Amino acid sequence: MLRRGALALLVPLRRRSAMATPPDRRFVVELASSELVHFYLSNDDDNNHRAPPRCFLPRPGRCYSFCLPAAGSPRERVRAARLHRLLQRRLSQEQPFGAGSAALALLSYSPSREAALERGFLVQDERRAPETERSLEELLRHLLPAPVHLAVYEVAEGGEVRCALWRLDGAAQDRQLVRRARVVAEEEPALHSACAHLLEDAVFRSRGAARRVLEECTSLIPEAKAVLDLVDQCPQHPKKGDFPVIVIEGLDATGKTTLTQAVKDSLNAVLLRSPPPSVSQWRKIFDDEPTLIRRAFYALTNYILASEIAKASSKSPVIVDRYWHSTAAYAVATEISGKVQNLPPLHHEVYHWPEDLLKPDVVLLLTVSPEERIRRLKGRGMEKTEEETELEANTCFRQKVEESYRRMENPTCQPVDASPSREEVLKAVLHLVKNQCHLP
Ligand SMILES: Nc1ncnc2c1ncn2[C@@H]1O[C@H](COP(=O)(O)OP(=O)(O)O)[C@@H](O)[C@H]1O
Ligand SMILES: Nc1ccn([C@@H]2O[C@H](COP(=O)(O)OP(=O)(O)O)[C@@H](O)[C@H]2O)c(=O)n1
Repeated sequence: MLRRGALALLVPLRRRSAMATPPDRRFVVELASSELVHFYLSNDDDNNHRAPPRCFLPRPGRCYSFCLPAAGSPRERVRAARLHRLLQRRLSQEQPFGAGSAALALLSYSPSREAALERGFLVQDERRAPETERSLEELLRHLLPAPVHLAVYEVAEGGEVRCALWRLDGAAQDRQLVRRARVVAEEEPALHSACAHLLEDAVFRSRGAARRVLEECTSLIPEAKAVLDLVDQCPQHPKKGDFPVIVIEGLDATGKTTLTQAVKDSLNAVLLRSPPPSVSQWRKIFDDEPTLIRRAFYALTNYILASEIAKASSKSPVIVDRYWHSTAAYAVATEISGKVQNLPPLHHEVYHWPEDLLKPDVVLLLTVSPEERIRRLKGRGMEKTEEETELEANTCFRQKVEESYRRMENPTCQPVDASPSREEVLKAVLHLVKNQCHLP
């Protein structure tokens, strides 16, 4: 079973080299508590006395880890992301390792240089069953390009964590020991290891950047072509009309639908939503894809929405249910594991509005307490998306989305307390809008 927060481990997989993990490779795994554990593999002859990492291995269990090769070009990144997704599914849905085993995603990074981030998995086997290792090897030989590096971890006498790094070649059963190492704790880097890669992998800050990702998907996902066709019909730099454009943001069930409808009626405005109806038929398909593809889709839908905003705002005020800030905030929160403290710092580029996207006049962020939000979610009784179920289950994730919204700049998201009655929230919002926009 693949579950957030299980214990398990990883080792990087290098495509061409038979060499061991470079000494500056570091690993980070997220535990059930949302704590991140950082560690590295220390050569046996290193004379350091660092402690083993916390909560690493169940006793008398065993852990395994592996990584996918790092990808460079958009084409390689699309393929690697889909392969990662496939592995994730196989590890979670098919439960190849039986009861007592669990897996979770793990990152491998280098603190000293801008080496590519490698994504992998940690698999924990509480039972130390020989079938676990056999099934895992089979899966890796089948799905990953050879040679694959597989790390096997055990607790040695005295509480040390030992790792044996194996190289699996193409042929079945062919496996060579690359090295043995001690597993030691590493300090947390100042910036989360995924921060440096957010702009390539999840937060696309131009139409071109998102477009390049979907272009590489057209042979794999036919709907990607349909989305690109729609985007290409939109002007490159649509101009906002003279009427105000007001965006409402917030977590699911904070009252966006209710409020935007009421503002529409009060101001005689046009109500638009992101993603717009012209693409929402493909949403389920892209929601099922890995982050890279899913976020590129949502990024592009904002450009389609922008051309609708441009047209509508020449005739009347426009109220918009979600826009760019949702795309960026959810992308950052999903990519950055662990707690809210791990988010990219204030003023990081991920919080900047894309230069080529039509800007609204005002962006309001609806906030309600977690308890009230869950009450509203239950009251609505609608089926929740996988992401929203995760939000509910994972307070950290919810905090990361909301804090990312709060860090957005130019335009900022102005928080509005949406806990009072519908009428009071509407009144507060109309007051803000009238103060900040010229209404005819
Ligand atoms: N100010 C409010 N007070 C109480 N309930 C509200 C308020 N605003 C919205 N709701 C209710 O909360 C639920 C979620 O609201 P909705 O507008 O659908 O949120 P969103 O569009 O942000 O997901 C709905 O059942 C709605 O009737
Ligand atoms: N502009 C947008 C709109 C939605 N989204 C994604 O869509 C999800 C929320 O959409 P939704 O339709 O469930 O939102 P509600 O309006 O129902 O609250 C978020 O989890 C985001 O992943 C986005 O990335 N960018």
